[in-house]
Amino acid sequence: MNAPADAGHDPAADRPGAARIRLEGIRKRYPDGTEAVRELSLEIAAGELVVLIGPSGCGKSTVLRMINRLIEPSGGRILLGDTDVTHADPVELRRRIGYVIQNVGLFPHQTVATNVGTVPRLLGWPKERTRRRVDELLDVVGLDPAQFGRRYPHELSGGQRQRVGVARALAADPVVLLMDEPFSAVDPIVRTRLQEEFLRLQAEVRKTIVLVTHDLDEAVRLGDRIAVLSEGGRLEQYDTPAALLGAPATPFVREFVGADRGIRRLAVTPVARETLDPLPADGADLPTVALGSSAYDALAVMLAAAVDRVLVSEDGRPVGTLTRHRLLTPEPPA
Ligand SMILES: Nc1ncnc2c1ncn2[C@@H]1O[C@H](COP(=O)(O)OP(=O)(O)OP(=O)(O)O)[C@@H](O)[C@H]1O
Repeated sequence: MNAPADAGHDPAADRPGAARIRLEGIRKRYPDGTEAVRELSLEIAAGELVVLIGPSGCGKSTVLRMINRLIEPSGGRILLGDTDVTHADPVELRRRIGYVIQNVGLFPHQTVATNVGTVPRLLGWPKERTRRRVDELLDVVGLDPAQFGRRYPHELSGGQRQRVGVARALAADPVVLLMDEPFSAVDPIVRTRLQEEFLRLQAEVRKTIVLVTHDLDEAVRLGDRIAVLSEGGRLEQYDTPAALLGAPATPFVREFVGADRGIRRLAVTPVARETLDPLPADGADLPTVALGSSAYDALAVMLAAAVDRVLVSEDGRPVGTLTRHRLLTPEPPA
C-alpha cells in the first residue's frame, strides 16, 4: 500500500505505466441545479486501487466521470501526476485512461479482437503491433485468443464479456483505469472469481485504479483504500479497509459499514507480532497458523479444532501464541 504523497513535485507521482491522481476541490452542478458534488479533494497514489462507495445518488459516478471528463467539472482541478488535465483535450485524455462500465459497453457488431484493439487503432499503432497486443491482453484476462478473438460479444458469457471489457480498457497501457460497478452484472460466484482474477492482474500491471461499487465486501476485498462518500460527494472517511472497519470516523460511516464490520475486519487484519503471547511452556499440541495470515483464518482454525488459542509460526518456527480473546478484542482507535 502506498502512503499519499506530499504536495509539490514528487518523483513518485508517476510509476512506469501508472499516474497519481489528485482531485482538488472538484465540484459538479448539473444544469438543472442538482449539486451532485459540492466539493471533493482526494489524492490517489500511483499504482493504488481506490474504491468509491456510498449510498445511491451520492455522486460516485459523477466523480469517476469527471476524472476522464465524460462529465465536465463545474469547478476545482484534476491532476494526473503533476499535470493539470482539467482543461486538457478530453478525447486525448480518454486514450490514456481506461474505462470499464457495468454492462461493459462492447461494440456488438465487432469481434472480441476488434473490440480489444479499439484504442491502439485510434492511436494509429501498426496492425501487427495491435494484433500482438490484443492476443497478449486476451491471454492476460484468461481468454484464449485463438478461440475467443473471432467471436462476437453475444457469443460470450457475462463473465467473459467482463474480461473482454477489462482487456479493452488495458489495451493501450493506460496510466489510469476507471471502473464503474464493473462486476455487478454477473452472478455472485462469477463475481468472486472475477474479483480474484482482477487482483492478480492488478498485482501484475499496477495501474492507478478508481473503482465505484455499492458492495462493501467488494470494496474491502479489492481496495487498497476506500473513500466513503455521502450525499453531495462529501468525503466521510478515506482509509484502508482495516482502518475503516476498525475505527469508523463518523456516525455515517459506522452505520454504513454496519453491524457485521467486526467479522469483515477480521478478514483484512493480519495476525501481527504485537498481538502474540509467549509460547506455552508445556509445548502444548496446538494447531499452527503463519504470522501474517488473516485473523479470520486464525479464528476458523480455532473453531475447527475446538481450541481457544493457536501457535503462530514464522518461516516454519513457532514465535508465539494467539488467543481467541485477543483476536476478538478490537484494536483501540489510533
Ligand atoms: N445529468 C444529470 N442531470 C441532473 N442530475 C444528475 C445528472 N446525473 C446525475 N444527476 C444527479 O446527481 C446525483 C449524483 O448522481 P451519481 O450518478 O453521480 O450518483 P451515484 O452515487 O453514482 O449513484 P448510484 O449509486 O445510484 O449509481 C444524483 O442526485 C443524480 O440524480
